[in-house]
Formats: sequence, C-alpha cells, structure tokens
Amino acid sequence: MRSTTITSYAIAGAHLASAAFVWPSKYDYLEDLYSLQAGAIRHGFIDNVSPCSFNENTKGRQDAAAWVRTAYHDAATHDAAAGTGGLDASILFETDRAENPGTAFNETFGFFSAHYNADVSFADLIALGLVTATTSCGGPKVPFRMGRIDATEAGVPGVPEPQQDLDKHKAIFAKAGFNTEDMIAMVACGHTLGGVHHEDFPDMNENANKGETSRFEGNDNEHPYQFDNAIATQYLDGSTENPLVVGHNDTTNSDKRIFGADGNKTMNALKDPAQFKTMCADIFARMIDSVPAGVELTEPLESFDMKPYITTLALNSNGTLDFAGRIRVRVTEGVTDRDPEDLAVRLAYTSRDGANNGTIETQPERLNGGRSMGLFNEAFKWFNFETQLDASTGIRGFTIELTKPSTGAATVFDNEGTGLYPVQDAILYQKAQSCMDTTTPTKPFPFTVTAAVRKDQTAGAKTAMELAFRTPRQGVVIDKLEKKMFALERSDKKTPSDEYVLYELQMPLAASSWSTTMDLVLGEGEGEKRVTHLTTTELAGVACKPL
Ligand code: HEM
Repeated sequence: MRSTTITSYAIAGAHLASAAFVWPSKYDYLEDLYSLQAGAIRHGFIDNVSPCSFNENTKGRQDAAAWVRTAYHDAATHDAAAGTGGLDASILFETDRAENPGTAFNETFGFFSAHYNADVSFADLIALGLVTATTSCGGPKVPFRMGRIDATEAGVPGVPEPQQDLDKHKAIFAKAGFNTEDMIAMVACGHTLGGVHHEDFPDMNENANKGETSRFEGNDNEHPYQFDNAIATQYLDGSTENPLVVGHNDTTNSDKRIFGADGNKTMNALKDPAQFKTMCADIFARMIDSVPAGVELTEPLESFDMKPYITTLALNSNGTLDFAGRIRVRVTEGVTDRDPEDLAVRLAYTSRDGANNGTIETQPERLNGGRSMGLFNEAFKWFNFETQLDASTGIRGFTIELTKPSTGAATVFDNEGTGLYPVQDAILYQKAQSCMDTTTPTKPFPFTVTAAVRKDQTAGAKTAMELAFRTPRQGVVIDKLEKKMFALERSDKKTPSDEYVLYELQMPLAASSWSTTMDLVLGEGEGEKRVTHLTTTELAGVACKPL
C-alpha cells in the first residue's frame, strides 16, 4: 500500500546515465568496487593509492604509478589490425620478460587479488586501477567501461623499452592503433607519476645519490605525486629532471625523442593544464579500451542511482521467510538534488503470484553517518530493511519509494522501467545451515551448503552449487578461477514450512579455495534461477545450525 502522505509521483530511471544497468547486473560487484571506497560500507579499492604518494612496502615506490604502468604494459602489445592483445590481463603471465622489469607488477596484482573473484575479470580490475590511481592523484575522470575478458596465457612480447629508437616506438604504438600525437600524449600522461627505479634500471638512474628513484617530474618537489602537467612544462622550459629526457646516456632518452617527435606540437598543447587533463582522459580511455576483437565493452560506468542489496532471503524456524537487505541511494552533490537528511525509503513488494502487495519500511544506517563515498565525489546513503514474509505467498519483486519527508514528495523507482526489482524465492540460500570446518588446515575443509527449494519447483529440476575454485599457478601470483557445478541432494530433514524442502551438499573443500564465491542454481536454460554472489569466506569456522 502506498502511503497517503505521498503527494506526487514520478517514475525515475529512463533519464539517468546508468539507465542501461538493470538490477541485478553482472557488473554489480564491479560497480560496488567503483562506488564504495569509504564510509559505512566500503570495499576500499582506492586504499593503496590514497594518498597518491602511498606505498606501504618499498621506499621510493608509488603504488599509483605502478598501477598506471601495469595497465600500460598490459595494453601496449595490442595489435589493432589483428584484433589481438591489449588490456586482457596477459601481463599476469609476462612478468619474467626483460621488457617488464621490477617487482611493481606482482605487487600490484597482489593488491588487486583481494578484490578478484568470479564476478569480475582481472583485466577490468587493471583498468579500474588506472582510473582509480589517476583520480586519486588529482587527474581527470577517465571513462571506465567494463567487460574485458582475461587471457589464459602470455601474449606476444613487444612493450617498448627506452633504448629503442623513435621509429621502433612509433611502430609499436601504430600497431596498437595510436598515431604520433597519441603516443606523445600517452607517454606524457603516464610519466606524470613515478619515475625510474635504480634497482630496475641501474645504468639509468640520475639521482642514485638521492634515493632509489629518479622521478620524471623531479625528486625534490610534489609534482610526481600529482597528476599534473609538470611533465610537459618542465620539458618545455628546460628545467626537467626526467631521466628519460636528460639521462647521461642519450640512447635511453626515449621520452626526449618521443616528446619531440612532432616538433613539440603536442607537448605545447599539454602545457595548458585543462587541455592536459582532457587529452589524458581521452588517451587513457582509449588505452584501457584496447581489447582483443570480440570483447564488447559497456558504456562508461556511472554509479547506479538506486541499488538494492539482498543480504538474506531464507526459510526460518517459524516457517516464514526472513527477508533483509539494504537500499543504496545516490546523494552525490551536483548530480542529484537529494538532501541526505531529508530522505525516507520503503519498498512496495509484490507476492509470487502478483495477487498480494505490501510495504516494507527501511531504517537509515547509523554506522559512520550511514553514508559511503565513491570515486569522483559520489556519495550514497544507506537504508536497511528486515522483515518476515509469508512463505506461501512469497515474493516476486519490489519497487522502491523514495520520499522527501519535509514535503511528502515521492518518487517510485521501478528498476529502469522494467517494473520491479526482481526477487526469486524458488531456491533460497540457508546460510545458517551452511558451514565450513577449518580446524584441519592441512586437509581439505569439510564444507556443507544448504538450500531451501520450493516444493512446486523440485520435480526433475537440477539443484546445484556452482563454486569458483582457486587453483594456484606456477609463476603467476593470481590463482586460476575455475567454476565447477556440484549437485545438491534432497534432504529428508523436516522443515517448518509446507512450501519448502531442503537440499544439501557436503564435500571436502581444498584449503586454497576456502575463500571464494559460489552461486546456488535451480533448473537450467531460460528458467534457471540463481542465488548469486555468495561468499564461502563467511562460513569459515562456522558451525551449521539446525533449522
Ligand atoms: C616508449 C614508451 C615508453 C617507455 C620506453 C617507457 C619507459 C619507462 C621506464 C624505463 C620506466 C621506469 C620503470 C622502473 O624503473 O620501474 C617507466 C616508468 C613508468 N612508466 Fe613508462 N615508458 C613508456 C610509456 C609509458 C606509457 C604510455 C605509460 C602510461 C600510459 C607509462 C607509465 C609509466 C609509469 C606510471 C611509470 C612509473 C612507474 C613507477 O614509478 O613505479 N609509460 N617507463
């Protein structure tokens, strides 16, 4: 039922930049990494590059620079005509090559590994790394498209090296689809951060007596820690300390040759700070969007305006359904005109057969002001809900009503015009009846997964769990993720509901895969139902409870 205090309605969605993303989306997790950097609920993908100068491990290193360089070394070997290579995470297999010296790549992968799972490609993480590092250092908003696919082996070699001549560099960039102006801009935008490290290039370090790194924008100032155009202005006014411009060995002065390749025309354009940002955003986007033929990227991501999260939909001991979650409302200043202090949210839900409706109230989250912050000043306010539903009528989905209490004005969100944020209650994840015994670290962990399946759905339907196994790989710091399906068996344990029966799976889980993701699956093909984005990590050391 809708509240009588609602005085006006508008169906929201179609005008938003994020209109293409109907919930649930296969990019929900990546959108969270992008949007939830700090605050009440956060993934903190930005942590290792904020502040821009940050590095917790090695003196002279700057993680933001390493993330940008990692993206370039992955993308550099793109062959535009052949449609091969590009940003496809093949760099994971290429760190032993002379063209990829240094520990920075594996350190970068190690950081990304905390965010890597079956819901995201590693290549999209590398691209997000460049976008995140650039903005954290004060650089422009690089449009972030999603959908990159990971290579399963090394690609061809061919990352440029400083001792190669200009013709060779021009040829490498041209092969990847970039002309001379692009090449100059890409190198200048990349070399606004970081520098040359003595341990990786012992013959090229001009400032060895000042530390381990000769920074492109000088060692004794703040410029290397800002995404600014000092790389261009210092080059043009002759004050540059860039070791690839004024190095004592001219053979390795590749930036000098590249920056001057069009008579300084592009470097002069980059002298203007605003133009620098515009050109860098453009060339970085084209660089990270260099992908093998057949890979389709999305439109640039904008944080979703309204996003539901269902944390629980499970049969409880009373025979009703526990239904809990939260709604994330975008309150970004200048993008929405929402006053975070003048908002209320409730759900209007529809039963399984569409015959019954009801409302579910939400409460604002109190932790850390109930807000989260994302890249590009995005801000969100959280509203929690927790209720019980009648198992016999269940739920098909809901709309979200956003109200401004001071005026009573309300907007109904219907999932980008699709009518409802859909919820399936055919197969439920019984988290309380699922568990993992981690007391024997040398042996596989005994692992139990339980699902409740609606009786009218059980006839002949496949009931399974799909788990993303982590398999360590020789010489590659990131485990291989391989999805495997396991059947759940019908259990004769009694349930407190006439509507549902339990299905169970007990299996040993290799210790290397204790922390991974899984889906519950019911049926196949078009009628398939899934509970997605479940994490095994929460079950570690937890005992199964009876229903
Ligand atoms: C002809 C092309 C290029 C050559 C020869 C070149 C060469 C180099 C060299 C020798 C280093 C020092 C690496 C170390 O000591 O670990 C370096 C660092 C770096 N390069 Fe390039 N580079 C090129 C293009 C690019 C491009 C296009 C980008 C990005 C768009 C880029 C981003 C970086 C960054 C961010 C660093 C600093 C890394 C750090 O401080 O850890 N480079 N480059």
